[in-house]
Parts: sequence; C-alpha cells; structure tokens
Amino acid sequence: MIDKVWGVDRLPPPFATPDGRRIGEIWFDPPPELARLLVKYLFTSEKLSVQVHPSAADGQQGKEECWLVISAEPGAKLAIGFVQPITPDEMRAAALDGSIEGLLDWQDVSAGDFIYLPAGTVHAIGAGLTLIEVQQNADITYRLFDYGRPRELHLDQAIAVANGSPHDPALRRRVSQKQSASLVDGPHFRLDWLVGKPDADIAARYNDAPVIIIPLTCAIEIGGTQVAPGSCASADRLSAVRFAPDGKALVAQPL
Ligand SMILES: O=P(O)(O)OC[C@H]1O[C@](O)(CO)[C@@H](O)[C@@H]1O
Repeated sequence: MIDKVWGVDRLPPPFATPDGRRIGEIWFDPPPELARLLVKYLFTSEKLSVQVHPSAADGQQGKEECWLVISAEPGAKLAIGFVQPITPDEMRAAALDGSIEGLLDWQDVSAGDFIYLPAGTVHAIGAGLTLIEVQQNADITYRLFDYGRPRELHLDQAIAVANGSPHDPALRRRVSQKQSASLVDGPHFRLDWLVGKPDADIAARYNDAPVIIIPLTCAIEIGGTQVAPGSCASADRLSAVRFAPDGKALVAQPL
C-alpha cells in the first residue's frame, strides 16, 4: 500500500485501511515470469498531478498504462490528452502558470469506463475515483503541474516525451456487464475483460503462457486456492484458473 497526498483516508470495501494512513495505491508486485506487468488499484480524494510517462522510443523504460473505472463519485473526471493541439513551448508556459489543467480534455467517467494511454499522453486523474491500472512495470512519472503541492516537477523531461495532441477516442470504451471483450492487444501487453469463463477465442490468444488475473465480483480458484475480489493472482496458464459462471474479472499477459 502506498500513501499519497491525493489518496483516501478510508478505503472502500473489501479493502481495510491501516490506521492513520492516506492510501493512494495498492500495488500487486508480479512474479518474475510476469515482471513486465504491474497491476495497481488507485483511490483518489484529490486530483493527481498533470503528468506524462515516457516510452521505450524515448530511450527510457516505457510506461504505457490503462485504467478500468471501478467506482466513481458523481462528477468524477479523468483528463486525457489536450482538447486542442499544443506546442512544446505552449505546454511549458501552461505548466508554469497552471493553465495546463484547463487545456486537458476532462471527461466525466463512471464504473465500466476503460481508457488506454499510450506513453506520451498527458493526463491527470480526478478526485472521487477507484481505478484498476494495468501498466508496463516502470515507475517513471514526469509531473508538469501539481496544483501548488510541494512535490517535485519534471518539466524538461516531461516536455521532451509529451505528446501535445488530443487522445485518440478509439482508445476508450465501456465494458459490458454481459459479455467478455478484448481491451488491449499489444504492443506491450494484452488485457481482456471476462464475464464468466473465457471463451475459445480468448483461451487461444492467451495460449499456455502465464497470466495475471484480477477477480472483480466473485472469487476465482487457482490450484485449489481461492482468490477474492480486491486481490490479484498469477497462474501458469489461463486454463489453470476456475471462474464463477457470471463473475467479472480481468486477465492480462505481457507480450
Ligand atoms: O505523481 P502523482 O500525482 O503521485 O501520480 C503518480 C501516479 O500516477 C499514475 O501514473 C497514474 O496515472 C500512477 O501509476 C502513479 O503511481
């Protein structure tokens, strides 16, 4: 569990809040065979920084990420990309005077919204949200603006890797309560939304390679061990996991 200035004093069920902590993130460290993927829960009571992550093409460890909204208070928002294209110089000036917040594309979100963020996408997460984040396992965040909070900014690094464009709407969707769906299929990992047992197409794509499973509404079973919602587990292969008939879960695999 990671304390964050923007975290929550009381975690939602099924999580228990340690006394006196303000938890923003729960990380599920992967086993060595899945080391390129990191799963986190994020809990927000304030906005996160306006930030960006680099890609491997920037000569750094890349961090592409995606979010599934688990719960959202009314009016909760995510900011993804810019409303209008912006130059690096304009981005720098807007980060320095704080107007960058208003140049981002803030959108209302609710449970079931899913968004993929290529590295270089300037973004911010609003207050009142619980998200699952699945990401390349790199802890590199360059902050452009932090609402005056006394945390370090990384303007030069951020502007060097940031994309000053709007986010591609094709990278956003809503998951169905009735049907499984492929949410991400490369380049760095695949991620599927599962309703019940994976169908033949999903099973074929995941093949016999190790997977990460995130149960959301019902426990899953791996080798006789129950894994409850709020947790995360790995398995040698997807066929080793038993799913509840209508249970919702996420399955991921590095590529
Ligand atoms: O710099 P902040 O505001 O604490 O945000 C960092 C967090 O933001 C995220 O990149 C989500 O966008 C997390 O993976 C990361 O831990």
